[in-house]
Amino acid sequence: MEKLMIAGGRPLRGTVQISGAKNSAVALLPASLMAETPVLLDNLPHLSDVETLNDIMRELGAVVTWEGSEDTLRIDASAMKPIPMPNGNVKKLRASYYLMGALLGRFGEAVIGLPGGCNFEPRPIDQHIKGFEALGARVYHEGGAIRLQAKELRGARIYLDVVSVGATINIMLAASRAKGLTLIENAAKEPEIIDVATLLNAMGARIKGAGTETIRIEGVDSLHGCRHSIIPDRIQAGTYMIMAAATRGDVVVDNIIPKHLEAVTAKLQEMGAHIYEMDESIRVVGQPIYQPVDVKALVYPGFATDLQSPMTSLLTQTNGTSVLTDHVYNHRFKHVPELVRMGAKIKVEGRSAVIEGGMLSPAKVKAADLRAGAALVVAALTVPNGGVTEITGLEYIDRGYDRLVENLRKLGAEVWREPVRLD
Ligand SMILES: CC(=O)N[C@H]1[C@@H](OP(=O)(O)OP(=O)(O)OC[C@H]2O[C@@H](n3ccc(=O)[nH]c3=O)[C@H](O)[C@@H]2O)O[C@H](CO)[C@@H](O)[C@@H]1O
Ligand SMILES: C=C(OP(=O)(O)O)C(=O)O
Repeated sequence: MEKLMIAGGRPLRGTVQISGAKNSAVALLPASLMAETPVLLDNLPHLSDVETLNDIMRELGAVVTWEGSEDTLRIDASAMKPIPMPNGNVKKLRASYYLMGALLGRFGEAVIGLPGGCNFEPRPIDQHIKGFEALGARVYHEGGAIRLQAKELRGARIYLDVVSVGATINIMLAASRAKGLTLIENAAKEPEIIDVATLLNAMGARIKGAGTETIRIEGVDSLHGCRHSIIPDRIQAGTYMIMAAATRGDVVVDNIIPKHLEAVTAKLQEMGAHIYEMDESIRVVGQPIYQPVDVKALVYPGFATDLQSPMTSLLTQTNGTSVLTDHVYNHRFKHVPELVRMGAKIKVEGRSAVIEGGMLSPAKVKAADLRAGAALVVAALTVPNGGVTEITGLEYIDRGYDRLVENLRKLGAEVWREPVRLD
């Protein structure tokens, strides 16, 4: 086990290249299992969630190999079987729930353990189940697993009670192989949903409207292989933008789609940071003084809940009081007690954090989930005069930040990993 050591106080300067998106990758990998011939995925991020999914796909009988370029994966699921997976690796990540939609669509059956991953609050999957049932599947809860069975999936009109990224994608996967037309209404509009629809369409599916609140899926009899490049990770990109502002640095965040980051750009500008948008990059120039702002985390195109924790750390750097409210996950505040250990003045009131500006000091802190970990990294980078913060719980951070230490070092940060001594 390792911990992350960060000596703070250095403004980040330079260019950072953003990898493919985790939240796309973890859906595209299960989606590729629906193809009867090989799929090539380019721009895959190097993350523990991706490795875990690769192991699961191999356990299911798919042949998964990295190709010439180290970011391209070949998935040959031609000989795959819907082997029951009630336990094991599926419990390690949230997105293992996409195996339900993928296997149900291709084989008409699946047994998948309830997902693991970051549990910052209860994360139900009732809308996924409602969608599978509407398509004609029988759903059984067996201990900690879900068994799905369908003689034949039939298209249906499904109105989601809550706007859910996971349910939208899972229903899209299963419905791609249902007989007839499926309509998903009140669908999530995140860019990752468009990415999954793009892959499925390249595999022969007929999906229209991804990225809007109504998605139309005409089922097809089979899906085939193709080559697809994963969209850039807007959450990683947003985190580096926040780091650049927090350290009063000057960073070009490159290989991104700036439109995906409009909500972050607008908030950083409102605080006083200078932002320059190019075709595939955004330059953030930090300023000595920041205005407090109010932030509401919402579904896309609103400010992403996955960026609210790192944003909390940035808001400790203003000269006043900010209020950050999470409307997607109302209790996603596990980073707050750790930031308070670093001297932050933050109070959680209902689904809001009230953050008073002030200097942070080094401490030994623990990441309780992925973005809570990102919040601690942002905070540690702001600690003045080389004060060293120790962050444990790296297994969470490794779920979502490709080459974090390498990237931060290139930007001039003093950061390294050290073994945790168990004494
Ligand atoms: C792998 C992945 O892509 N993870 C992302 C995905 O998670 P995930 O897809 O799990 O999140 P959802 O969009 O489904 O959740 C949104 C809200 O709907 C609720 N809900 C969801 C499903 C359901 O069946 N019932 C229900 O009540 C959730 O509790 C939450 O309050 O979107 C979240 C919201 O942008 C992000 O934080 C996660 O990083
Ligand atoms: C919560 C997240 O991921 P997951 O849904 O995979 O746990 C995240 O990426 O911030």
